[in-house]
Amino acid sequence: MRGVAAGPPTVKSPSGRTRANTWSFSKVEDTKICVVMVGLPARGKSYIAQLAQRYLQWLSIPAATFNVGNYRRNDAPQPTADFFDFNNPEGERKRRAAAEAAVADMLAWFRTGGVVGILDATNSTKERRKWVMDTCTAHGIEVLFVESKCDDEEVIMANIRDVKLTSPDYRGQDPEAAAQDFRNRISHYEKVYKTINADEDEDNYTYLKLMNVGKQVIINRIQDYLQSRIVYYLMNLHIRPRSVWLSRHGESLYNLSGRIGGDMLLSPRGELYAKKLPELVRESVGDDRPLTVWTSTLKRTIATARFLPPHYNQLQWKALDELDSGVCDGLTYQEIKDRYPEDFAARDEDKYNYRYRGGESYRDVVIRLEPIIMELERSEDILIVTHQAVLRCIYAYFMKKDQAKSPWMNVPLHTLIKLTPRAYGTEEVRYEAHIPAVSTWRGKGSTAKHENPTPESL
Ligand SMILES: O=P(O)(O)OC[C@H]1O[C@@](CO)(OP(=O)(O)O)[C@@H](O)[C@@H]1O
Repeated sequence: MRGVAAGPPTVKSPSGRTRANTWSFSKVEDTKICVVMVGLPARGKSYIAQLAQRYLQWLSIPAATFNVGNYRRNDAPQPTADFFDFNNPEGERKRRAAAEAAVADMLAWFRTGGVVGILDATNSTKERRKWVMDTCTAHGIEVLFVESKCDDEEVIMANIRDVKLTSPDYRGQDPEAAAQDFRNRISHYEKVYKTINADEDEDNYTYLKLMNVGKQVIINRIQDYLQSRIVYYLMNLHIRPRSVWLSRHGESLYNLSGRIGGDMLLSPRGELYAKKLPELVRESVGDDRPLTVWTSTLKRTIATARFLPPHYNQLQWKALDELDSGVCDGLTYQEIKDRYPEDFAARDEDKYNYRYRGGESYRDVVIRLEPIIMELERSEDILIVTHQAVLRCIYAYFMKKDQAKSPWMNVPLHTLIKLTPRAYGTEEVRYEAHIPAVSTWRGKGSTAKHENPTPESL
């Protein structure tokens, strides 16, 4: 089955060299939001916080997480469960001090230009939430509570096993004893935990409640654009196991001649890759897992995906088209340097922000990829066949790559990349087709048609 997905409008610059605009969050610098995580231990709060931070940073929105547990560990590195008994005054005092230290650091960070601060803690009582609310409000910071509720025993047990037993709180301890202690800790929290309650005095709070991540959501009093973007992103998350496969198209005729852009077909070696791709995919995905394939609307990606099994759904996205190189489309890097020497230098100076005359910057590409990321988060197994610049941007999202460095990353042709999101980061496996192809990587200042990537670009 094939179709064309509606994409967002392509961002075009007026003629002439311009820096990319900071995007649709034009008033983002004026907004300060504290995202306050709420929920019992082992409900995926840190996972959600980490994803929200990654998403925002990918969009160049200054975001940071303040994990109260890390502050508490300074004072109580490996406490047993009774530390978390709410009748233990010493534990209460230290936990309160840790929360105060985290909030103080967060406020200081907001003063240096921070936009979204994520307070990662249980914030399980109304008193604690009121204190955070009052403190933030007094500093002109909006508060968005994000409560994660989960009654799926399997998910809770997996969280206890995978996350908590690798936590510094239990380092070096017997895993069984650690799991038992952690369960005892959870029961202490259960005694005082109050869900955010709209019927009572928390009705005026802005909040998002997530039930079993992705199954059910409740939203209350979302106030502005940035809040709604965060909420929309979090609503689309799920925790079902899945992977994302990424591949560039097979070597194209322009790749061979060192020309950029265009809409060329594959070279003979590119054709070989297209024929080999189903086998690589089968090796990595297996035979019976359903897979959806996304390509760009350009010939070279469609040709690369055309031998994949017909029962895979295939969808073409305009948003996956290669970075638009405007007036430089179809030129070699040497021709660009000869015709537009200032542009050539400016691009090397700031490759992420440089926008081709009449074309796009990497920053522009990230903006148009946002719906793709949103759809990826909602989906299960997806294979994306796309282009060098687009793949760099998607890879940067999953692997948390620094945006300034990502445009210089080497993404070899004829290689399938498998990314699997895990609780604390994304796992990567690469499958090489062993079909030779030219290198399209280019170092700063170089006009070589084909250059070997340096070790730092890998
Ligand atoms: O940002 P740089 O490093 O120039 O790379 C992007 C370029 O990659 C290329 C190959 O050199 O993409 P593609 O994979 O679609 O062939 C060019 O078409 C595109 O302009």
